Amino acid sequence: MKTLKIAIQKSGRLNEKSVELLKNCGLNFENYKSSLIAPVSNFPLEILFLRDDDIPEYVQDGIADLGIVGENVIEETEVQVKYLQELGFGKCSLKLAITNNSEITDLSGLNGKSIATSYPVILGKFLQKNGISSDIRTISGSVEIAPGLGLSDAICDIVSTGGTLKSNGLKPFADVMSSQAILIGREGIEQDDLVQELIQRIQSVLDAKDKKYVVMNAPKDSLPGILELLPGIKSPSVVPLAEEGWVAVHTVIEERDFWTKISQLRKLGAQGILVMPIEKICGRP
Ligand SMILES: Nc1ncnc2c1ncn2[C@@H]1O[C@H](COP(=O)(O)OP(=O)(O)OP(=O)(O)O)[C@@H](O)[C@H]1O
Ligand SMILES: O=P(O)(O)OC[C@H]1O[C@H](OP(=O)(O)OP(=O)(O)O)[C@H](O)[C@@H]1O
Ligand SMILES: [Mg+2]
Repeated sequence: MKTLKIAIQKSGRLNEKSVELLKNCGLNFENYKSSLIAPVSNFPLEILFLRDDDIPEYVQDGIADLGIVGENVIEETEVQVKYLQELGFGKCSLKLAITNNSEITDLSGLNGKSIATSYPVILGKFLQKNGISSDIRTISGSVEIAPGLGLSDAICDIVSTGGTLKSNGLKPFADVMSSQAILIGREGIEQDDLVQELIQRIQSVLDAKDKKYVVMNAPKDSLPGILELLPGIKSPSVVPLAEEGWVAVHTVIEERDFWTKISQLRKLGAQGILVMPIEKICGRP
């Protein structure tokens, strides 16, 4: 039987969440990074631990069948790979930023100025699209210190909380792209049965994220109001209780709706409301 290979980041921002996702898919493997390759004992899969910059090309060239990497890195490497699934972590933006005291007020102010970045391809395309001609200075890291050192007038780098910009006396100025971790595959690999199974497992973990299983007892009379509040995945299950005139309602709600819905349910007479985490939701309609 053939064995698939998936490349994930060896260490850094995406490593922990990538490992967690694969483990939540029921895959058993040792996270022993020193060997850089870990066999999965209960699925025909090997995990390769790589620098994130190398992952898109490894996948394009078929050295790995699949990879988990930031959209920013995929776009920068300009590879031909298939986007199989957005993974919802590693969310960040690529932004242009200028010093707090900069005289630049709009994009055209970047004409003739220098911009330091680790993303020359993405930035180059963005500037061209906007008809701006700047001097792109490519550096491999610590981009935020470039203006302070007199290396550039502006920067283009990854921003999440904005803390790094702030502590280097910079302010965001324009959005270049937003990014998150993506499951990519080499062209055509999505037809493979094992890949389809893995994608389904990943989707069932992602679908369960941010959702709760809720069970409550309620007077039968308040059911119409309760059902209106709780659409559920298809519709809630309603089970009669031994006590006449009462039912148990089972359903799934979004974590973000939790507190508002619970207080409304209580007003409708719901009691003994149990809220439980969900590990996986399988069988997308
Ligand atoms: N502050 C952040 N918040 C959220 N996601 C981020 C943040 N910084 C980076 N990312 C995402 O995580 C990816 C990996 O970031 P990291 O800083 O670990 O990269 P790296 O230093 O290039 O790692 P490597 O050693 O693998 O080359 C980035 O390409 C981006 O998609
Ligand atoms: O907006 P913030 O929340 O401050 O995040 C942005 C910073 O995060 C990333 O660096 P990271 O901390 O991963 O270090 P690295 O550049 O050395 O990889 C990125 O390169 C920014 O510098
Ligand atoms: Mg890197």
